[in-house]
Amino acid sequence: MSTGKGRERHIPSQFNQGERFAMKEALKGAIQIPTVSFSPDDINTTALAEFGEFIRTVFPTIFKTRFIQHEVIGEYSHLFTVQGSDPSLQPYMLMAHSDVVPAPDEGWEVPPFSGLEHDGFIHGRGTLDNKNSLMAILQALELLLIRNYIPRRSFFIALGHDEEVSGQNGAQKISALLQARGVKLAFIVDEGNFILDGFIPYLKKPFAMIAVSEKGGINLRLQVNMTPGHSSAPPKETSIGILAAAISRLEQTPLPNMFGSGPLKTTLQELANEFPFPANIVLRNLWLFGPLVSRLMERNYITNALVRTTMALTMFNAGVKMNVIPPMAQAIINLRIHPAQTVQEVLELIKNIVADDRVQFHVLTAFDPLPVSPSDHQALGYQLLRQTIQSIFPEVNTIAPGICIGNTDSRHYTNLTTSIYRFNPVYLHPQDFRSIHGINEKISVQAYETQVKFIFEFIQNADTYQEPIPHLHEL
Ligand SMILES: CC/C=C\C/C=C\C/C=C\C/C=C\C/C=C\C/C=C\CCC(=O)N[C@@H](Cc1ccccc1)C(=O)O
Ligand SMILES: [Zn+2]
Ligand SMILES: [Zn+2]
Repeated sequence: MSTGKGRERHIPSQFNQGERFAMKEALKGAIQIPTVSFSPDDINTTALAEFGEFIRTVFPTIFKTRFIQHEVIGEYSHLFTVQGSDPSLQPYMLMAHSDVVPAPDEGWEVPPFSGLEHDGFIHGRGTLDNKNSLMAILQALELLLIRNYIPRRSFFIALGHDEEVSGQNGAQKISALLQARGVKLAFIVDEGNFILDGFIPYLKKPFAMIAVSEKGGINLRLQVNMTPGHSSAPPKETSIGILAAAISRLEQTPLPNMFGSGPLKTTLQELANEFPFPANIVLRNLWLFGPLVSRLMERNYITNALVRTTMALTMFNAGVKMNVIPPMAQAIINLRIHPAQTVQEVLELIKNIVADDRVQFHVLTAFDPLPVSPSDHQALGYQLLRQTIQSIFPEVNTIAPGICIGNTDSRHYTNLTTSIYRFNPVYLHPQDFRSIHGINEKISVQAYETQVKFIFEFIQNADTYQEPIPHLHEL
C-alpha cells in the first residue's frame, strides 16, 4: 500500500502475462461496441448503454472501491471522483471519450468494429480516437487498486459520450456539475497531440508535443436561394453555379499565414537542436528566417494547419429534380481558427472573399481558440507530463508545447482550470494521422500497454511530485 510519502513507495509499472492479456482483450471488447455519433441528435444510445455495462464488468475493482464515486451524467457519460488521502492537494482530471465517428466497412483491411488483432495491432474505429485513452485510464487505475494503491491527490475521470458531436450532453454537463460543487482543478489532461514521428522532413527523431491550446472552430452554412423554374429555359446563373463559384473562391484564397503568433514559435525553437545543420541554425534564428520557415510549413497540409485558419468544404446539397432549376443550394464549411484570430475576424475575412450578396451566411456553431495553458517550471500538469514522458519514453529527447489542430471535450472545462493539456502518450506517424476519422485506424498491442503504463506512472507521479527548487536568479 502507498502512503505516497516518497519514491520508495512507488509501484513499478510491470504487469504480468495474465494482466497483459486481459488488458488487450478489454480494449478489443471496447472497440467491438459501435458507440458511433452521427450528429448531436443521432448517437447510438444502445451501444453507449452497453458500453456502460461493459466498463463495469471489465473494471470491477474501480466500481467497488469505497473512495471512488461513480456517476452517470447526461445518460451515457461517466464521472469518477477518486478521493485522495491528502485533501490539501488540489485535484486534477483525466479525460477521454467513448463515442467514435462513423466507419463504413469500405476500404478497411478488417471490419472497423471487429477489434481484431493482426500482426501485433488491434484494429478498429476508436483505437486511437479515443477508446485507447478511455480504456487505458480505467485499466491503469484498476491495476493500481488491485495493488492496494491509495492516491494522495484527488482526481476526476471524465468520460464524455458525445465528444465527436459537440460534447453538449457529456462534457458540458459534467463541467457544470463540478462548477456547482465548487471544484477547481490544478490541471486537466485530455486527448490531442501525440509523440510525433516522421512528420517533419530531416527530423529523424520523434518528439512529444503537448498541446497547450487548441484551435477555435466555426461551422458555417452558405446558402443561395433562386426562383425555381423549367430547366428548358434556364437563367444565366443558378443557385448551384453561384454557390460553387463562391466556394471555389474560398478554396483558392487561403486565409492569412499567422506564423509568428501563438505557441508555434516556442515549439520550433525547442525542436531546433534536433535538426541537422543548417536547419538547426534556421530554427534558432526565426527573427531572420521566420518568412522562410513559414513558407515551408504551408507547403505541407498538416503543418499548414499549424500556421493558419483552415477551411474545409464538408457538405454540399442542391437540386430537387433533373429538369428543375434548383431553388436552393447549400454548403457547409468547417473552419479551424488559428490561436491568433477570432471568430469575428474570420467571418469578416470569409465574407470579403465571397463578396456576393446573394450568398447568405448562417453560423451554425462557433467558438474562439482556447487560451494558452502554462508550460513553465511551475506548471504542475505540464511538468508531470514531462516527467512521465521522460521515464516511459527515455528515447524522446524533445518535449515541446504546441497547439492541437483538432478540438476536444476539454474546451468545456475552462471554467474549472487555466491548465489544460492535450496529449496522448502514443507514437503517431503520418499514416496513423490519416487513419484518425479515416480508414484502418489501429494501435499496436505494445503501444497500448505503454499507454497503460504511462497513466499508471502518471497517477503516482501526481502524488509525489516535488516542485523544482527555483534557481537563485529566479528568487
Ligand atoms: C512544429 C511542429 C511541426 C510539426 C507538427 C506536425 C504535425 C502536427 C500534426 C498532427 C497533430 C497530431 C495529432 C492531431 C490528431 C488529431 C486531433 C486531435 C484531437 C481531435 C479530437 C477530435 O477528433 N475532435 C473532433 C470533434 C470535435 C469537433 C468540434 C469540437 C469538439 C470536438 C474534431 O476536431 O472535429
Ligand atoms: Zn477524440
Ligand atoms: Zn475524433
